Amino acid sequence: MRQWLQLFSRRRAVQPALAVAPRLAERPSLPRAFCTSNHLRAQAQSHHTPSEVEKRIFQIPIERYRNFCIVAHVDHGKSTLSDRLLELTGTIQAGGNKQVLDKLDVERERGITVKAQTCSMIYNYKGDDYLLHLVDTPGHVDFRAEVSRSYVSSGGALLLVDASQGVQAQTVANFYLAFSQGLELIPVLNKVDLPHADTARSLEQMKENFELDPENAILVSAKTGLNVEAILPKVIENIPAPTGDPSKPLKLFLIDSWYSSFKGVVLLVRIFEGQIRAGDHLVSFATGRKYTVGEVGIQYPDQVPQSVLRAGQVGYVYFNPSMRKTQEAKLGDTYTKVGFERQVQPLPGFEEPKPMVFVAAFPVDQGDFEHLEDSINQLLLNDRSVTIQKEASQALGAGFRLGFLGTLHCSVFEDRLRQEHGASIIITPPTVPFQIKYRDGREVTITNPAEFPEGDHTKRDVAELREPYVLTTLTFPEEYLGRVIEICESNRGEQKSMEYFTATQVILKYEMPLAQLVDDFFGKLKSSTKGYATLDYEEADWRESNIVKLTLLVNKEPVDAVSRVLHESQVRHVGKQWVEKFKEHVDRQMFEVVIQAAVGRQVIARETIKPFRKDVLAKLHASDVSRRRKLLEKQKEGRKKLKAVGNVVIEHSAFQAFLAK
Ligand SMILES: Nc1nc2c(ncn2[C@@H]2O[C@H](COP(=O)(O)OP(=O)(O)OP(=O)(O)O)[C@@H](O)[C@H]2O)c(=O)[nH]1
Repeated sequence: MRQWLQLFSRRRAVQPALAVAPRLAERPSLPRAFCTSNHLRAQAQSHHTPSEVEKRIFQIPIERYRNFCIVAHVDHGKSTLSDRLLELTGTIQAGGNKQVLDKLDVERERGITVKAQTCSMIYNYKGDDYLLHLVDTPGHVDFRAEVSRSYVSSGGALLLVDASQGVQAQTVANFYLAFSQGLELIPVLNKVDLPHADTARSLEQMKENFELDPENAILVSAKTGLNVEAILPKVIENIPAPTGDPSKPLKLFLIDSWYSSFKGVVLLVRIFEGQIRAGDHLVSFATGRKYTVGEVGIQYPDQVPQSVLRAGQVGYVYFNPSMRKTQEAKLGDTYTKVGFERQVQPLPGFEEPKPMVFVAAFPVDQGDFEHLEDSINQLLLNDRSVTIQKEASQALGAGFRLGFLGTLHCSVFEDRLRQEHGASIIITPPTVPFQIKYRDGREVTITNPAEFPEGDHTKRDVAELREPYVLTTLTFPEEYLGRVIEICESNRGEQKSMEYFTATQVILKYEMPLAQLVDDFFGKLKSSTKGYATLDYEEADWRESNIVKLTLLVNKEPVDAVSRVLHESQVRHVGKQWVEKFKEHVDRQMFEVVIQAAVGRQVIARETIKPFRKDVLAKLHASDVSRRRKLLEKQKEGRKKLKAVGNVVIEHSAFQAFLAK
């Protein structure tokens, strides 16, 4: 699973639009936090009492605040190192690998960070207390928006590299992102306890790739705690403090929000100027709505209430009465106190990333529609990057079309839906958006095959069809080179460059359609490299393409939930696969069933299911009343699970099996 996830990383060019930070010293520190009501409780508890924490924080001037994050490739040890730092500062009690900041079930199970997490710490250095603010960011680039927001928010970062793996694709990608935002970087080499750790080579790579002096690198084992104490003094000495004036009118920036069933929407905020207390009246620049502050506090790692949050600090805010809808909390919004609107200049917000991978989800039993809707809405409260639209399929009934930032994002959401809500759902394979340029000048982006222009007349109106391309970066051992090139070429890839990272590690860059990438490209790559390849990608552009809509027909009736927009070159292969696979899952009927795959009126592939006669009741003796009744009831129950496509009755499970990967 871990290898699979490693392959499943993705890079998207999501640029934060927060163009504040004219100088590094003035850079806003905007870490992100995330909690769900049920998973909020971190396992470990702080050593310090809340009043002790508040008293100490109150004494710390802004010059002794430090906001930083950890930049690393997937699995290089960010969450483990965060645990050690929290222990070292007495924020949590020592002992075991807790992954305190990985709060979601899916994060703990998969061992990946999905949401950026934040925690304040108090660290005594040379007799003075410092208020540190750490963000553990996700390594997977599907969650790139989280990462960039964390980077924008910090004054510096630990550049963490696993000494047994060296610099990897994500280290490079995340380094450039952090570097471009002017973060002060502190090189840290982790996992030096591993017998196959190659410290010298990793340091050399850090120098070659990032021009970071090996002399400055800190060699640690986050797992055993070896030398971790050397990190925080460097953070204090090298990372600049945030700036801000507590006596100015309040300028509060909304970094993140999540939903608590007890207190409504919780806001994670960074105070740029001024200070905030319970009872203050705030106004949002984005919505104009007014709120009264109910409580303010810090994440330590649980919420610890404070009487005041001051300029330079990052903390949480609840309103009273509470904010009920997460949509009201617009990430990147600025708030000030009522009456000061004219004196405060709002900060530029964040650019929201656009979804690029879409699936449709239907409840197995239509009676569960409302439950599925509730489940999805519950998850959306804490992940607003997912888009949702109602969808109706003739075969599968009412459902939803969901949009995600990437395939991992999609698969994580699906897992969370199943884990947290036990929903039994049918999910269609992922698709990507397509652009249609009409002759009359209209340009439309479609995310649902049902919107694809059909019929010769409509097609005559179309001037151009376009699909999204991505630039992929593949890193793998040299011995798999031939096989990897073969896979890329057969997925309509165009080679852009090939270089050797080390004597045996190849870095290959290919441009390819995103549609190919979401079509189990990772799976194919993984199986042909014994799981050794890593893959990263970023959006390239939209290109003109010969795309068509392939439809599955059952006795001439289209099965809408199965139709797909794809490149002409794939039509025969996919069409043949479809009819063969669908045939396997459809029971015989009283009449002949013809299954076809077609593009418009052109049939690409065909299979036939011979008729079958079975009259169960006829075989029973007339006096066998109770068995007869039982059979009729069973049939009635069974009918609930049936779907009709034209006159053909199909078991729900047939769709499930057909649409399963
Ligand atoms: N031997 C050894 N293992 C480590 C060390 N640090 C972390 N690990 C292990 O490496 C694996 C990944 O660690 P995480 O802390 O989850 O990595 P991460 O970078 O947070 O992962 P993502 O959040 O998914 O990007 C876990 O199994 C850790 O126990 C170390 O110093 N030595």
